[in-house]
Amino acid sequence: MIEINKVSMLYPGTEDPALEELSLELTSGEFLFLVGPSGAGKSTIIKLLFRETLPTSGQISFERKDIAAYKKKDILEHRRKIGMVFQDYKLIKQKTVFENVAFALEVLGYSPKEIEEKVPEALVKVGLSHKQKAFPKELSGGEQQRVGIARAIVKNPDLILADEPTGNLDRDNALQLMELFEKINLEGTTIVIATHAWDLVDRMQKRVVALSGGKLKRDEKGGYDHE
Ligand SMILES: Nc1ncnc2c1ncn2[C@@H]1O[C@H](COP(=O)(O)OP(=O)(O)OP(=O)(O)O)[C@@H](O)[C@H]1O
Repeated sequence: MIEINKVSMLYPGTEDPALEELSLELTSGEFLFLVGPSGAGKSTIIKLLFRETLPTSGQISFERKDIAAYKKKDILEHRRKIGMVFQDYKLIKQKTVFENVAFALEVLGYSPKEIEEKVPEALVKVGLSHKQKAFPKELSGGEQQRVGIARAIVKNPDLILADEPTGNLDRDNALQLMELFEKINLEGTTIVIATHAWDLVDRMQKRVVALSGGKLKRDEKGGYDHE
């Protein structure tokens, strides 16, 4: 599904590369954790995969297409296939739970009829049907992040990219959220999660890609590796 080939990233005005000749392959249906200390390059990989930014050198292919060669419409098409989940949820305060999830479809041009069908389905999957009329401030952190997940899955994406999704949650909520990601993954969606939550990584026993200073340090199924 994704091939990262010798990708380096040097942000303008910085001396050390955020990523250095990084190569990684990701097969459709995988569940992958990106781990490593602060500044290791995890968020940079997420941004590159969303095609929010382009690498300084190297190539990234998505479904065998070089994403640097995309035209504007290809970029939109690419992002349509990806659901993003953020540490701070990024919900719209003035919109209800239903409206927040619906908004993800409105911007993609879905019809009101499709929206009426798909939003309740997504809310059932995250267990929040009963909160559809609530506003974000009336929800707990865990519930808000589940709205974030409903918003990501409502467009039936091929891939979910999550940057520190449990960063603002307590342990129980964080674990529930990981189990929700696991359920979504079992239904076929590929998942990439950048995280510092070593205890959850240990518990989930998925593929772990460990970075350090922009370089690949380890890539194997298992726990966080506390060396
Ligand atoms: N927009 C930017 N401009 C300049 N430097 C940046 C920018 N974004 C990231 N960097 C630098 O690139 C390196 C990698 O950052 P990145 O955010 O990818 O790391 P990370 O592993 O996600 O860290 P964290 O766990 O703290 O979120 C860091 O040295 C960071 O300072």
